[in-house]
Amino acid sequence: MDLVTQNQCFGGTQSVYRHASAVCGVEMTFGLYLPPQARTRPVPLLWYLSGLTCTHENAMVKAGLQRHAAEHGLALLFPDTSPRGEGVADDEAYDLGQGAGFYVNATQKPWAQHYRMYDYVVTELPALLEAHFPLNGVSGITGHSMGGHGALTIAFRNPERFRSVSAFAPIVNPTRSDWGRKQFSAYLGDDEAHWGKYDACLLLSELGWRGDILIDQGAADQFLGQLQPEAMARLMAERRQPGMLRMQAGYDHSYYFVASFGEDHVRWHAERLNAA
Ligand SMILES: N[C@@H](CCC(=O)N[C@@H](CS)C(=O)NCC(=O)O)C(=O)O
Repeated sequence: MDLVTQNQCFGGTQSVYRHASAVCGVEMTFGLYLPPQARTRPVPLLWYLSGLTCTHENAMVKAGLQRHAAEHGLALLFPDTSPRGEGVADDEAYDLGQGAGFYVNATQKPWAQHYRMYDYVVTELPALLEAHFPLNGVSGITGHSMGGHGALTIAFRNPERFRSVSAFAPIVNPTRSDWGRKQFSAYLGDDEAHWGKYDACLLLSELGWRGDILIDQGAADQFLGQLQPEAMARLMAERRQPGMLRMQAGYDHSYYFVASFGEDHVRWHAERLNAA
């Protein structure tokens, strides 16, 4: 693993690392923030999965989460959103291919060779992080948009790995959305029977979630038609699922929205991850 950059930040360190990923078959880059508390003890980790067109860098530089993580003693992880490179399949559309991995394991050509973001996040990265950094093995997960979809689906399927889950403007029902149907058809094939394990609403119906859920959604989000928060709201009400889905008046889909509610999310995860 190579250290690419390292900067002091709110008394901790914001680093960027590059490593050879066996799962994705290419070099992958991630950002890791270690709070000041990590100098004296292992700390919990909050994963942040980013949305369409993002690299590891967008949230790291725009969401302003480090200040809150330093206050609460949480590490932050910012993975990339897809494999990248010249030898990696891509598409000219912004919502397919590089920058748009959708946190699935692709099964279809030409994607299957490298697009294995589900296994990368669930299996490969946790092992790498636990081996190299002062983390105490307790993790929560959040994300924005496509990354909110990743956070919800990965948490629901891996409750033993993630104790807490939240999301900013997540795609909650991708099997019924233009942000989902196109990509699942490309990555997973046209048989929709293989899509459900990557759909937060279908997974919550099937598996439930033992904790509570925090979702913030801008009421002026330009992508509400694709995000469909009403599907998750209906389901949470039907299932009497503990949690909060907050429609935030006036906020759009941008990182100004994420930054505005980042403090709430970090505190919310810290309360659950720091609990004995
Ligand atoms: N660029 C796309 C939208 C992509 C987009 O809004 N991406 C969000 C996540 S879904 C994002 O975080 N973009 C990067 C940024 O704002 O830094 C479009 O023109 O329709």
